[in-house]
Amino acid sequence: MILGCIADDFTGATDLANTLTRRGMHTVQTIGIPQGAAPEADAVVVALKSRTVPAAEAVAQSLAACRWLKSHGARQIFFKYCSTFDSTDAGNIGPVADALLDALGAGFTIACPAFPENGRSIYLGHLFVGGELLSDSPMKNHPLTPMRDASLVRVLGRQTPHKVGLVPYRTVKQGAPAIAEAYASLAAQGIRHAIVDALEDRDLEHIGAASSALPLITGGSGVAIGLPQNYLTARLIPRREGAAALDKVGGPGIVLSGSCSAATLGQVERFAATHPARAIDPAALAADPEATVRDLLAWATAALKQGPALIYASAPPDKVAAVQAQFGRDRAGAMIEQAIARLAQGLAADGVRRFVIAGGETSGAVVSALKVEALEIGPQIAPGVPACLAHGAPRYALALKSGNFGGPDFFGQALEALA
Ligand SMILES: Nc1ncnc2c1ncn2[C@@H]1O[C@H](COP(=O)(O)OP(=O)(O)O)[C@@H](O)[C@H]1O
Ligand SMILES: O=C(O)[C@@H](O)C(=O)COP(=O)(O)O
Repeated sequence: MILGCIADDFTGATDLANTLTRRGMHTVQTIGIPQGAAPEADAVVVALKSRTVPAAEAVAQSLAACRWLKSHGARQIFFKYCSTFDSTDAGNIGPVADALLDALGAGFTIACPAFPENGRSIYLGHLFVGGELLSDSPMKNHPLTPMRDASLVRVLGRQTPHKVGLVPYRTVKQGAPAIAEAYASLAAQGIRHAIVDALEDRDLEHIGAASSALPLITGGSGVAIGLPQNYLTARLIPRREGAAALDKVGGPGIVLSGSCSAATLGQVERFAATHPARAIDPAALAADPEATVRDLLAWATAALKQGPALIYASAPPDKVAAVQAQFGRDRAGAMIEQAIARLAQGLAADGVRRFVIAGGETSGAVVSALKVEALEIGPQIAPGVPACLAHGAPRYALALKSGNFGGPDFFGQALEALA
């Protein structure tokens, strides 16, 4: 292993693994720290569910993953978080990045969540989603991590006691040597984290080249596009093709959605117009979780005899706010995640092997419940979302979709890609 990655959620992990695979690194995603032998791969992405847990827990899990990756040969560590910088003032991006820097004996890193292909760009430290500032985008209403400040220098500044600086676009556009010089100059001023502007993939390639000597890189999957070339140039990895086709998995396919992101809401509406679909009622779930899950399972078992089906908790911001007011934000989120995870277990026991899961936290709950240990990364279904095949038995085919990724027909496309 050359590159060791720590991802703060499961969809984010497959997003990063997809980028590295497409750029010619053989990449395996593990669900948590592997218990057995390390996978044979150029890059290993350890998927954690640490984005919204208390900061101290996120730090402990990330440090354990870092120790494991280093002890299995990783020369560089990549901390992957969301391209919309999903976090709260309590963390977890700042605390985890600080702890990883300390563990690696390093004093400087970058923070670059840009992902131009999916509309995330950074200019003068401000994160844009499509044509809007992050704080004006639908991310302002995220159920767990509402993002209401687009200045990443400020947002990260609230999560770390250390100085946060900026590598502005006028430097980035000059290319790798100028960017590397900016890193050195910021580090000499005692700045520990630098937000790096990026508008397009070419910028990310320059940033990747400038970051070859950093022990720790932090960001979205976009900033990883420039890294494989560093390892190729240093002859640390062989030249490889992108993703190979995965073994096909037959049988019924289900979509389970716990994401309330704008893209998912459109995908739910589109799929439900032409397929059997059933909403999860949070009030019924709170009143009697056993009976609610049982009813949903019975419905799904019948529906799947006719073809693919959808079960979703996804709801627009006003409905999510009402549910949170009644049950509390974290309790509502956990209750719905657990229900979807138990549905997945029940469906798997009934022979379902193809799962399309919408939502990062939701994917974490489902993949853990299915006791998946590692994922092979296949061809891309939509930018940031690859087809995946679980190692071991049973061989589940999975698409783990970040809330904001995929076009309106994503669910149908994903079921087909996994079939
Ligand atoms: N109707 C709802 N009301 C309140 N919370 C919900 C509802 N539906 C889903 N959730 C919760 O919202 C969170 C969505 O997060 P996640 O799965 O990461 O999606 P995304 O990828 O869009 O961020 C989960 O914790 C989920 O359980
Ligand atoms: O970087 C991204 O946007 C994604 O890879 C990601 O982290 C997904 O998070 P969710 O939107 O919570 O699925």
